[in-house]
Amino acid sequence: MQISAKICGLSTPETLDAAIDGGASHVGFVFYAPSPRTLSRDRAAQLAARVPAHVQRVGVFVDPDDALLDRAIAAGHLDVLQLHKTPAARSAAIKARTGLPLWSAVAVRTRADLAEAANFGGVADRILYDAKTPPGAALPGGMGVRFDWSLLEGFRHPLPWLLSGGLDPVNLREAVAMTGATLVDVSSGVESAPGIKDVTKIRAFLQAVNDL
Ligand SMILES: O=C(O)c1ccccc1N[C@@H]1O[C@H](COP(=O)(O)O)[C@@H](O)[C@H]1O
Repeated sequence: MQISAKICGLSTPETLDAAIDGGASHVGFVFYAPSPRTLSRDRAAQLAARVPAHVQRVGVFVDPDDALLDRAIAAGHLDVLQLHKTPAARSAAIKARTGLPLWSAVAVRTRADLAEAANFGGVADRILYDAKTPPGAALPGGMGVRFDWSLLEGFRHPLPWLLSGGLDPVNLREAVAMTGATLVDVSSGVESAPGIKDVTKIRAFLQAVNDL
């Protein structure tokens, strides 16, 4: 089975190039001010221009308003919108307005959390299963937190999906074996510090994907 990878939270040309050269199918640009990975419009435009046509640019948002979406889509030439903490009705409005594919994040800690995925039927193009971050955490994602992957074993997915939350070059094989994911997403696991991507770790993660 061919496994694809998204490297998220890229903010420099060097680390973006490492993701592209290593074979990432998707690169993620964060548009959320509290995140250490958030991009200015100028930086987003600079990075977007380096991305070849076979790699998709994913914009990461937390319940964004229309003005932010418009600025980010224009600057980052986004192909996909990844929405965290964005209710299904608002997501539907965003999809109607932008016409772009949506990935809706479902934050998982317990089996009951998986039921939320069904709310995005007819709205999301993919569900992004991510770990629920602790109460009071600064961010709803991008904190290197993983969930119990066995929760996805035997789960009847209502939509296409991808796996994220605490992945890294070492645990990737176990995560894919347990969940059957064919698309994986990493941010913290390829960083040397929050918001600082590491070229060596990006290469190691993508090599691990290729070795599966
Ligand atoms: O990366 C961020 O700063 C971020 C901010 C707000 C929402 C989501 C964010 N990142 C996404 O979180 C998951 C998991 O990341 P990690 O590998 O556990 O660090 C991933 O989909 C990122 O795109």
